[in-house]
Amino acid sequence: MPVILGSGSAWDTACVQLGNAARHLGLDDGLHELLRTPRRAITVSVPLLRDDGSLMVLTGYRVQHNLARGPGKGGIRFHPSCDLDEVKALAMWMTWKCALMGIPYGGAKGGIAVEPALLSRQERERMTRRYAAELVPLIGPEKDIPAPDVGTDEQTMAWIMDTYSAHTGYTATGVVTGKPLSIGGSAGRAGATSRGVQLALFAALRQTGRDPYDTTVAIQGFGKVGALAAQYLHDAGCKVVAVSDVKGGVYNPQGLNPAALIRHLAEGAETVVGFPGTDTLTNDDLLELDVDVLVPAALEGVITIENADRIKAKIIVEGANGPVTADADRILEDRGVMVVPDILANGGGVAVSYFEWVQDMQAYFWSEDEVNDRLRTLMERAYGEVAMLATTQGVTMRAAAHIIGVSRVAEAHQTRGLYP
Ligand SMILES: NC(=O)c1ccc[n+]([C@@H]2O[C@H](COP(=O)([O-])OP(=O)(O)OC[C@H]3O[C@@H](n4cnc5c(N)ncnc54)[C@H](O)[C@@H]3O)[C@@H](O)[C@H]2O)c1
Repeated sequence: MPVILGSGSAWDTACVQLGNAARHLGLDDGLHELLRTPRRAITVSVPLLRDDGSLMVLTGYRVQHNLARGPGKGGIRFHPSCDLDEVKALAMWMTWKCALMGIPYGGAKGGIAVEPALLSRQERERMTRRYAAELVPLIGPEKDIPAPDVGTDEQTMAWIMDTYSAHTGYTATGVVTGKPLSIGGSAGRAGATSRGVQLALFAALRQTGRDPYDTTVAIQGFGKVGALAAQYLHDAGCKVVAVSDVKGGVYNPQGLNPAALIRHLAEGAETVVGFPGTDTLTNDDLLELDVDVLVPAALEGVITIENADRIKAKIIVEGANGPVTADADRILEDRGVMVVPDILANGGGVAVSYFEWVQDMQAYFWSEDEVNDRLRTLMERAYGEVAMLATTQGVTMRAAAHIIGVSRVAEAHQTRGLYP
């Protein structure tokens, strides 16, 4: 059979994954096209007054991919390579992820093409508020609920919440999730994605009969997701031998101490590179390390047709969204590498975002134990459904996850019917 090579872009990968699920489900061409097409995609200009008095005009995006099952949900990314196609792909993945996790949301995503590290805190605040103001007609607790993603954090969410509330004239805590606790954030949200990654990884170890205490892990990306995933996995007995950030990685075959690395960064270090007692390695080297489990937790498209043959990990748990391109996926499948897909593995973030929104809407807050228990229930249910379908249908975990997510959204469309 001829191999059809995709472009390797996030959008291309997302469309291939949808196409495979649509084919498996026997969806007709019209419904397939409806599921592929973003419901709304908006580009906004974000003029920013720099601290030196100059004016810079940035470009921002928000895509609501699908709203059939509920309000849009998805992060906001500040990164120089952010563009409309990337945001469309990330929004589509959110649609399937929410459906797979059993959360009553559609999928959305947003971002600004900018390097936030080059802006002062005041500049970041002005940029965020202007971007949020442009989105006011589109977002809201019942319309579309942003959250943090690459390059954004709790403070970013606080500025968006405040800007939105100033425009509407009342405090609307439910307009964003991933907020600080002082303004309606949820206990357990900060570590939720990483905790979900740990739960998915442990489920995969159980499924493949591996002992966590005899498992080595490499993690690409030491940000909100990667750093706490490293810590939780270390605390649970795995040996985290390598982690990296945009500047490079560190390696110690005896195991790293993630808590010490997190402290090192909190005390002002700009990168994990150079941490005492470690060897330096590149991000490319990290991906190809001889470890049991690889957790990509940085950006999409890092495992491609170029390096998929050289991946030595037996299990890949996708902390990041879209780290494996569609072509690389086929190579990994042929080589018997188990991939726990993004829409399952990092679904803990949106699960606890949903819990945060539920708490905000009820103005009644839960304990961290309650949040973590409910997170575990959702993750284990979703993992079980995916593993069961993968086994019974003889498909990959990725295919199974997409089949479940896409079928639930397709069913919502068919049940609602088409207006007018
Ligand atoms: N934050 C969440 O709750 C959440 C939820 C689900 C999925 N995700 C996904 O997880 C991934 C990471 O998100 P995050 O919130 O941790 O972002 P973050 O900005 O907190 O951290 C990103 C990390 O990746 C590193 N990085 C950036 N560019 C890189 C490159 N070219 N090569 C190697 N490393 C690079 C950064 O230095 C940093 O360590 C993204 O794919 C995001 O969409 C995040």
